[in-house]
Amino acid sequence: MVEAIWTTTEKDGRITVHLIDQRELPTREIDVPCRTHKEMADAIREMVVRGAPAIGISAAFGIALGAQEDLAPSDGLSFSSYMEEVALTIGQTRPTAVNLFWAIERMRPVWQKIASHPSRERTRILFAEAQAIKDDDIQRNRKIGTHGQALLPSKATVLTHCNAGALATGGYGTALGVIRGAVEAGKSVSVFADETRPYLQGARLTAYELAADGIPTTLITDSMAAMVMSQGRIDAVIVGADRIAANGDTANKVGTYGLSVLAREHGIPFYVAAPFSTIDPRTPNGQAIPIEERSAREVTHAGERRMAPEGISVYNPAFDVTPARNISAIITERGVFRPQELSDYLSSASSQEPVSQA
Ligand SMILES: CSC[C@@H](O)[C@@H](O)C(=O)COP(=O)(O)O
Repeated sequence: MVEAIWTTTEKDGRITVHLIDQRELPTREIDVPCRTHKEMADAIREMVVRGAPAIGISAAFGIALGAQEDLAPSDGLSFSSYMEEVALTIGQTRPTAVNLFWAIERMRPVWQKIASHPSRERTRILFAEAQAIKDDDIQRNRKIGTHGQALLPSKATVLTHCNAGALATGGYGTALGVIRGAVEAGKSVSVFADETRPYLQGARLTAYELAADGIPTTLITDSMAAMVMSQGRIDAVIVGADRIAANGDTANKVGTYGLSVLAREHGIPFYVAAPFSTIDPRTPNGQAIPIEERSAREVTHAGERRMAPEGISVYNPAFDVTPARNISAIITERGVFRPQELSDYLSSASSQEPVSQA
């Protein structure tokens, strides 16, 4: 299975974090090496790496890179303030996926605790923590796959949007993890993948991943989803999430909200698959989720080719919010929750995950 993020150790003992350039897939598999936290911040902002859990993992590795840099001060006090600057740079890359802030929040007590350790030791510990976040994400996704597959019949056609697969996570995927879990459980699953305008994560990444796995996949443009639903060809819609608010409202790739309305109209279950690192109990509802707006060029151009007249005004929100009432269930590593059940669970003390705010 394709990997989005991995590390290598150089001869001098320094660690390089590698990203597969997701802007170039599926035609070219290009390795983007990151050696500084600024390189990692740029890679997140420019969407070399994307997908909420993968952004969080990259942020954690970016922090470890910051500690490894020659600029890192040797005394404990200055190290802590330097690391806050590193975290600020990384935290200003993409605003919607809460996993970014969750990962920074998880790394912070680690760098604070080891501030007075020798530099090599600090670097080693912070890279180990980032790697643990990645490994943990894969375990969470496998559990999401196990819980989620039970919701699907033995023969199912699933519609998915964007890419919530191995490329968007540490590995295995969330929405695609459910599909993979169903296939591993012996179910016969086929997929309709929305192309996902304007960035085409569905056409470029989901189609690439599922084809590599040999899972039968049909690519459609986003505007065809209503048609295939009306034809009775879809058993379930499964999507990932960038941030799930305390009331269950969910931000995900723009177009997800529309799919949820269509699914309700056609009586099709609409599932969100996400780890608890994507759930943000500090954001009360969808209206409070910061929505990233991206450049007009993503809409006006297809690659290098201009598709719209010069000077046209463009609105390009990268995400939209699906209200909790349109979500049949949220599939997590801790089990399957209806939105209200998740909301109740979040109010209980046992649910706590370290989540920070944008
Ligand atoms: C498991 S990934 C879930 C979401 O992050 C995914 O569906 C999505 O919206 C990704 O958006 P992107 O802009 O590609 O980072």
